[in-house]
Amino acid sequence: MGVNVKQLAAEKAVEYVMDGMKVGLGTGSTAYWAIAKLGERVREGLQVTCVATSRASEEQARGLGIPLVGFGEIGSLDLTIDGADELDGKLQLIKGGGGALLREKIVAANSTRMIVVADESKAVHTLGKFPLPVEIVPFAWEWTVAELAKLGGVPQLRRSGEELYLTDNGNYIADCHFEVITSAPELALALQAIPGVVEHGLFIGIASLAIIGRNDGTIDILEGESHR
Ligand SMILES: O=C[C@H](O)[C@H](O)[C@H](O)COP(=O)(O)O
Repeated sequence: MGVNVKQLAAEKAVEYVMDGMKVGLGTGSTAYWAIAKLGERVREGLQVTCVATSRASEEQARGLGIPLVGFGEIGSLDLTIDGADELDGKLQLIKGGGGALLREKIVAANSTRMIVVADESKAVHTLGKFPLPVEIVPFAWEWTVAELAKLGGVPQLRRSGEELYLTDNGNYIADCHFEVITSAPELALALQAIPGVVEHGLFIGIASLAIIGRNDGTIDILEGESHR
């Protein structure tokens, strides 16, 4: 049986969780394994208080008996562990493939440390092959999508079967196909300037460490240039 590289990376990240910490729980198939491992440690007596970044992660954590609070009850966190759709050598990330980017960014930006966990397929030289998720309000979405198109990526409104996909916050996602993002900070500024954009999936200067699981069963740990 092959190694589960997502699990490998996620479980390594959980070693950074110490007793008494306030922890942000990410979303997705890699973060899933971090929550599962944290559940094990909680069963063994680890004391933590956690905030979930999606309904799915909240349900998983609740089922494992992990103590959860609303973000407003604590306001800041010691550590967030989350996955990514792409990460580069500066630990700039694309996130939001699972639609949870807004809550993920709020939680990660308010954490002293964010550890990103991923399998080696997510590590890229230049961001952009993975379509950049942008959360937009449903009001006047046609206009917002047209503005997004002016930035050079090809936006496509995300669907869920016949319906438009709705985030946990009741918004739409436009997946913007750039192929190559030459400057993530410049693109981030341009996206933020469009009325109707709630948040975008570029995480810049937020991740402080990346734990990457390799197919041969080894792990790479990269330090980032987090501003915190
Ligand atoms: O919205 C979803 C999140 O940003 C995920 O962390 C990201 O899509 C990576 O997910 P996965 O670990 O399933 O590839």
